[in-house]
Amino acid sequence: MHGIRRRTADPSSAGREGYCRRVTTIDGGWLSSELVRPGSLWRSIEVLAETGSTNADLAAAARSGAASPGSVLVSGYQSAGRGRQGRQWSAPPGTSVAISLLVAPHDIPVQRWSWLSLLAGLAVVEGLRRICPVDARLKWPNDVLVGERKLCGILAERVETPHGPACVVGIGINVALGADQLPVPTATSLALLAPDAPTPSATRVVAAVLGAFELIFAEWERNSDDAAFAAAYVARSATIGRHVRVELTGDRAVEGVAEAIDTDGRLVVRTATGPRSFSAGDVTHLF
Ligand SMILES: O=C(O)CCCC[C@@H]1SC[C@@H]2NC(=O)N[C@@H]21
Repeated sequence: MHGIRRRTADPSSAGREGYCRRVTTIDGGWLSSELVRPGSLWRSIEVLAETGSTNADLAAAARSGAASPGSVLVSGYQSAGRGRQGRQWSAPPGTSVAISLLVAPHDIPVQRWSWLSLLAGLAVVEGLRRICPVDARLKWPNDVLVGERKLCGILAERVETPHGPACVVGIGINVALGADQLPVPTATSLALLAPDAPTPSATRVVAAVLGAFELIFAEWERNSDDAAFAAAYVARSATIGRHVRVELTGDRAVEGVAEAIDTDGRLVVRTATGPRSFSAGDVTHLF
């Protein structure tokens, strides 16, 4: 993967609907013209060669009012990438892509917002399927796996902005990591998964994921039938039907068979004592 470059905007485009504050290019690709257009979800895309954490940066900008919904921040390297449950998310420079999106669903009750991170997982699966030959699936809640190896992690964080609540959805995708660069042995990358195919550029990966997210998010805003999203999720799930262990806070864990995703996006597990629903937790696929 080549480096990420940043250029300043064409001043003649300033002030327009869908104006991209920075004309962004990764690997020579032009994200702005593809994705930031009048009427689209995306209002600005900024690309940083490196940063601490794109989620932290975008959340800070949202809190101060400097970033509005539809803002996207992309980086090729994070020195303090955040993972779920306080973990770190790291990859060597230029081998992965970090994408953070700021969204504030219109007129959607906040209890439905738990779907946002699951929708992001769906968008990654759909987007990647369009550009590379990998069978990506979702490990509940929103890890993207190929086989049992993790290709992408997602961290959604709620943020209070001067205009109300919003959500930063962070997506980290392992693009070009070699076997000796994996942060953990259970990770993988697009390059490792399809060694005989050209590894998609960061530009293609970002464009594919943002394009898929925009479609899925628009459908979800329009359609409050979360059973349909649960069905779409199950169709791409690596978890449903598996024997799982769900780690809860306080060293507690529950085992059983993952049976369903309910309309709140919770995982329903059949345990020895009956069905239980989980809205959070770390899942291990046992067999
Ligand atoms: O699997 C996980 O633990 C979630 C990882 C989320 C990583 C992404 S990379 C873009 C965004 N910025 C961050 O600091 N974290 C998320």
